[in-house]
Amino acid sequence: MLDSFEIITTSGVVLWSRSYAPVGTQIINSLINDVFIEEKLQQESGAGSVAPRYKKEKYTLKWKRAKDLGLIFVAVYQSLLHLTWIDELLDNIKTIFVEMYKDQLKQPNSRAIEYPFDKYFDQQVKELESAAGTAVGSRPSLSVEEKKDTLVEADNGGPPPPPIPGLLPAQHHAARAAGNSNESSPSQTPETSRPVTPNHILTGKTGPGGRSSRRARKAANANANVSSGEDSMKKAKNAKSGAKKMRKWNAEGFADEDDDEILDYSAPNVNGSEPEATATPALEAVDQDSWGTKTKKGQFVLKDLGDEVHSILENADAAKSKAGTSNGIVGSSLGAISGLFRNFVGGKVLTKADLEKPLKAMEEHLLKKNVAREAAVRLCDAVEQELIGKRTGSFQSIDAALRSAMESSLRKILTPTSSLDILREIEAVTAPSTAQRQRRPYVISIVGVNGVGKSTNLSKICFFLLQNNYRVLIAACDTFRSGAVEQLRVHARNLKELSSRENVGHVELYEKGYGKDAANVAKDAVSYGAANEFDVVLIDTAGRRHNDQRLMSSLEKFAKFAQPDKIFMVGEALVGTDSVMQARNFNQAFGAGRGLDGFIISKCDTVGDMVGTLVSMVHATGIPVAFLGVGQHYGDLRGLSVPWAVGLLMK
Ligand SMILES: Nc1nc2c(ncn2[C@@H]2O[C@H](COP(=O)(O)OP(=O)(O)OP(=O)(O)O)[C@@H](O)[C@H]2O)c(=O)[nH]1
Repeated sequence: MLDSFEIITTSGVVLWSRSYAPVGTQIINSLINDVFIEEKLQQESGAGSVAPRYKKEKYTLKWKRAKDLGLIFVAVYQSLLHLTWIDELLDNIKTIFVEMYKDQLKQPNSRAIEYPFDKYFDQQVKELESAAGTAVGSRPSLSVEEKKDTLVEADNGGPPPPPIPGLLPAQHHAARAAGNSNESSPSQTPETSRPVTPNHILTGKTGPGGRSSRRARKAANANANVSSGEDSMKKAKNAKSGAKKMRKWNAEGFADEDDDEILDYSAPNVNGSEPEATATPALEAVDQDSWGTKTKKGQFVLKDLGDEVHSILENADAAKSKAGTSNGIVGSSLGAISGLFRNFVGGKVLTKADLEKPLKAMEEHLLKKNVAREAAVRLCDAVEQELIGKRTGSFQSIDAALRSAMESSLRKILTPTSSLDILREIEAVTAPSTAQRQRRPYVISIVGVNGVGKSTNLSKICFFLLQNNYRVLIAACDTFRSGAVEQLRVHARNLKELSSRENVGHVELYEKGYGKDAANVAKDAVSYGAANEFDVVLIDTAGRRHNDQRLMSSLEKFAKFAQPDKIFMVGEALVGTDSVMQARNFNQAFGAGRGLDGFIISKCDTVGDMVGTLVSMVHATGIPVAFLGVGQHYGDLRGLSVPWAVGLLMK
């Protein structure tokens, strides 16, 4: 889903905008500031027609410029999504807008003029979403010339415009006026209520046989042929029976033509009404192999972060050190420890004094890996206790003894003491033979402080469960933050599309808007899930500061009402010292006898080898890590590999 589109001047005046979801003003402001004013960020200039890109918070911004007019066309969407048609949208909108309004834009008061553009824009979005989603790879994309021609074809009584420019008649006049006349006395009001068209142009004819109308007709016919071709292809496909195939995407980002699904989820918008805020974009399929494997029993299990994520993190590392932002850590700080006692080799009985300096260096090393001080100190204390009085092995350096002791401590901490096999647990509750089957679905709730990635990782878990063919109900229980329900609605739509495309599982959203008591909504969602035979209910909750007594205390009621089988807390990999208090406070918030069941450590892809948060949270609570978030796509969820984590921490 596109979140917003703005046409702004290089001095920051918004000439026209379309918003589908609330986007803070700081997002566009940052783009203007960082890229255009201070030029402090290197623009990622795309090759050819690929638009440059800028990322801010959870958004990706792509833009095109009309330099001679001092305009910037900016599309804003969530980085989580792959919108394959944004570059084309930017190109088309730039062409159409400039063509329509170039004369007004050159006037001295151009900043104060209104630019009625909504319908043109909506038509383009609808067309491009539809083209990408319905696999019309062969739909002829009009050249810039053709687009211009169809704009001036308006008033000649010719055929209706082809779908790509898709302009309403009054707006064609406006376009023509903008392109052909210097007069400015308006006489006709387009539906958007702003008069922009000079009178005589409205009646001016180029004649039905004119060059522009011929071109427009040709384009219209071409499109008509495509749709009839599609129809017959669909009919042929419908006649065939057989299993639904996974949608494939070609190199240009269009869905493979050999596909019979229509993925146009945008509102028809025939009356020029606002498209639904939740219109689903064309989504890229996620290759199962990239994030999990199928077991012999047919279960889809997540990959853990072994070699694959190593490479993600190494890339992040490489990028960081290239940008000189690796927090000053160059190479491994363990080298310093080695240096301190390289001379002691074999058979040495270790004393407190021997270990003092090396352990200090080890503590520093752990801090640099983002382990909270409290955890680092305790770990070193425990290792000290273990090593004092021990004799190093023959030919074993103190370095090796310390490393080995610390590695085994870390391994012990990170290895869960009980199984966290969610799929097995869900299976146990949902198997048809289970008596509990009648009772309720398996309930997972996600908690955490604001902005850590609760909704995103809930959606990833949902996607994972869908791969296992479960019926999943997402419950929108953040009834507090404006925009939270809409955000989840978009995820639910996307997931629905991906799952129906792959013919796996089923997902629905349970929402009751804002202002309601979250515990009640959660309870009702679980009842709804039970009544409608959902296997799993995933409950999203409002983000809350872990030291906000009032908000934290409501979690007790929440747990009592929703009775979750699992409560997972999302913690950011980059959070640092605060992780300990976050973990403790959330763990204690659900009342006597009820704590957290696991952590989801999000944004692991952003920290390189500084994965110490894993250790801090687990160390503070004894609660295991259930999942790792490693990116902003639905397939970016992994299980924890303890050797991988220990390896990075001891690097
Ligand atoms: N790089 C990266 N970004 C992530 C990951 N998980 C979440 N994010 C991003 O983190 C930002 C916040 O994610 P949300 O899911 O909205 O966070 P939230 O906790 O639900 O936010 P609130 O509801 O406001 O408390 C978004 O930009 C996500 O795309 C991850 O594993 N890696």
